[in-house]
Amino acid sequence: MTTPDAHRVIDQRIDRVVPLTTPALLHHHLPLDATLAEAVLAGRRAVGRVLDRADDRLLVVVGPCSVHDPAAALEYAGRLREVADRLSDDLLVVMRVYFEKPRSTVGWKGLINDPGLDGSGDVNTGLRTARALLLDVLRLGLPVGCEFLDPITPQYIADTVAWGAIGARTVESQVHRQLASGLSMPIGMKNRPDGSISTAVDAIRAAGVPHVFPGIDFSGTPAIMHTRGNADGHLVLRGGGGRPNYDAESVAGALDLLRAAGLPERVVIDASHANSGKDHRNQPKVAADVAAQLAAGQRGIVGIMLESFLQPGRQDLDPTRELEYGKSVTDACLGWDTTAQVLTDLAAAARTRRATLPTPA
Ligand SMILES: O=C[C@H](O)[C@H](O)COP(=O)(O)O
Ligand SMILES: C=C(OP(=O)(O)O)C(=O)O
Repeated sequence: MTTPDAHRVIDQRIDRVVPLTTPALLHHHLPLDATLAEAVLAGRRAVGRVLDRADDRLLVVVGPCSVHDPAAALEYAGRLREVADRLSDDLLVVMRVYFEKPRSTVGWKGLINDPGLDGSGDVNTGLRTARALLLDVLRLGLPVGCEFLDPITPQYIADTVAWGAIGARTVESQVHRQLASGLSMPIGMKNRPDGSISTAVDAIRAAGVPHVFPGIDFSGTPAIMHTRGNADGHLVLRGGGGRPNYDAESVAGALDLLRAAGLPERVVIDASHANSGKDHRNQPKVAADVAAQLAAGQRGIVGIMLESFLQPGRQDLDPTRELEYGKSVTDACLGWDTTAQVLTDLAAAARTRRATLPTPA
């Protein structure tokens, strides 16, 4: 029992507390069935094999900067599935299905936090909507990738995810490194917004070992989590500090840092964010440079990330205007036609790289 005096000091800046559903209850209503569980496991294994270069395809994490309209995201998934199938000899396509947005200052924090897009913060609906879409995307036959931002959310959705990211703004956070050490899928660590790569390398090392920290268990009960460490951590180069870092020299420098840290020499290039100057029209240029590096035999590049949606560009969330269908409300995205062309070009580059590799004995 708290004392009346305690009530004068606790939660002085909490306006309202609303009960949150539990992971177990959400899974009960939206279960991952045996077929989908197999698909997630197969997706994680496939990503792991590309990261370990046991599979010489290129990992491509592609999809909207954020999901704000599940119907549009599902239409996108349907189109992506067709291209992913067509290019599956050369590309391992994972759809970006991002529900948690880290903000530089303030802004919409994503569909889990605010599914009404109006600041009403109905997290229970957000979690339900997010999980339902994740299952729908899996049913279409695509592996899913997302960023883990809030340390509570993985228990609600992580069973559907084949590839995860710790973002540029949280890669230095002990909380996120601990979280990554216990996540069941490979985790990409973004370089910091100021361009620091060594911070992400430190994150890979930190997440690679066991940790003990407070969390919640599947029933939603506070629990002490003892993790095993995540051996599938890898670096994601997203540019920063006003400079891109996707070029051959930057990639070589990043691989040197990884080698010096005793980590596998592998990077994923994020074609968006500071590598594109947040201008979606630059993403094909980044992808073309990456394709040229692949074609020249660069094996250290194991993947690429593209921000892409049905329509090119972005729009502001404006309560006085109807939103344009299939257009990002966070960072500007490639439109669908350009995306399909970029993927086709990347597949050709992955094929050319294969031809430069020694034939297995
Ligand atoms: O990927 C999305 C954004 O780059 C990220 O959430 C930061 O956005 P902001 O700088 O507009 O807050
Ligand atoms: C926020 C993102 O990226 P970064 O952390 O690199 O800014 C993102 O990929 O949505």
